[in-house]
Amino acid sequence: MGILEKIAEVEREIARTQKNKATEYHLGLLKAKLAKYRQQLLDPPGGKTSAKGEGFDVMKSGDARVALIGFPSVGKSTLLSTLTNTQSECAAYEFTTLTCIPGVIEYAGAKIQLLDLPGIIEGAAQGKGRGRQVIAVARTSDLIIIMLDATKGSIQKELLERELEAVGIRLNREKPNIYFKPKKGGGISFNSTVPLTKCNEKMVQMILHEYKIFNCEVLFRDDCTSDEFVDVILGNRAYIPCLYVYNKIDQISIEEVDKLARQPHSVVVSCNMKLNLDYLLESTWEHLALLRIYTKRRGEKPKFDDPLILRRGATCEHVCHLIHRTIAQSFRYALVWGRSAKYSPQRVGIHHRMCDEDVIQIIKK
Ligand SMILES: Nc1nc2c(ncn2[C@@H]2O[C@H](COP(=O)(O)OP(=O)(O)OP(=O)(O)O)[C@@H](O)[C@H]2O)c(=O)[nH]1
Ligand SMILES: [K+]
Ligand SMILES: [Mg+2]
Repeated sequence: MGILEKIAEVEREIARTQKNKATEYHLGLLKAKLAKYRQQLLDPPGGKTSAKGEGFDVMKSGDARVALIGFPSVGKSTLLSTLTNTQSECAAYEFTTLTCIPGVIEYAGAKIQLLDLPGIIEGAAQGKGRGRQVIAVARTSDLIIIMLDATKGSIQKELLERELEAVGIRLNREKPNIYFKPKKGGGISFNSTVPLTKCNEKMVQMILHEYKIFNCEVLFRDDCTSDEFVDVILGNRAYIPCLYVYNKIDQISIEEVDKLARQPHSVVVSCNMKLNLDYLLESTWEHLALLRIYTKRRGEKPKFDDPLILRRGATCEHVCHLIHRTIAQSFRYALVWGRSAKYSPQRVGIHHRMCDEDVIQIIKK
């Protein structure tokens, strides 16, 4: 029997047991058992845990995935239970949530998968608690919501950023614009298209030496730092947008709320009092940067109530693939109305980049 099943069984037995003088001892024992299992789940014996972990292998579904990351008891489960039809257990004690609980937000015609996760603590990157599993889920997400307790200042934010940074997650940052190509021979060729103020050729040579790379091509297309160059060499970095959500603003002064709300990528809410949740949804949508594309058939109105949902940067080709696997092969041209079009409509090729709320009619061969 897995540890989650054991926990569920004990919880069921506690629920079944009537509370009175005679059962006091029995209940106490059950609760102790529960605490032990929870502890085992958080800190497995031997300190080794697989990256995935029991209860974390939730299927991706919908148009985008958002992960809720935060310290214990900041209100992650309260948020999931408020915004979606899924109920995730909420309670005043820490580590109430032990696995990954998915819910669905429907917004602007898109289905967004929201994942409630166990609280993480300092040292999560080294495998403390269920940190490693939580971080593995965060890596697979299109947006990370870092949920913070508004009453606790900025300390939680800094610690969490450090934990995510330590495992190669880069929040709200673009992939560094550096071309890097390892080669079989020919030494190191270094070039840049802009003046470099934060890094130089010598530094690059030293870094490459450290990584035992002796043959490669490097081209800085931006004024990047040496850290960014290392990120490019390692290659396994995840560049993920992030929204900081300060919860429990019902507990702080209006001046403090105002200060938090003015920080970049930040939203202030109260899940319990349902304050500002509409704006949270709006900001989530903006940070996901999804595109709504309305298809239309010749002589008919666009399907405004049933958009295709695509990622920023999507082209006509992506639209084709979303409609049907084979359409791209028979694509002749498309007519596009909207912000990506110069005229209404513009006749475009398959590599045309789409904008949010464009209308498209595909003409086949
Ligand atoms: N004052 C206040 N309390 C809140 C708010 N939202 C949630 N809480 C309380 O915070 C406590 C923790 O809520 P949870 O949703 O269980 O927190 P969590 O982040 O999921 O916690 P773990 O699963 O243990 O990591 C509960 O007692 C909630 O009632 C809020 O907006 N204001
Ligand atoms: K809790
Ligand atoms: Mg929870």
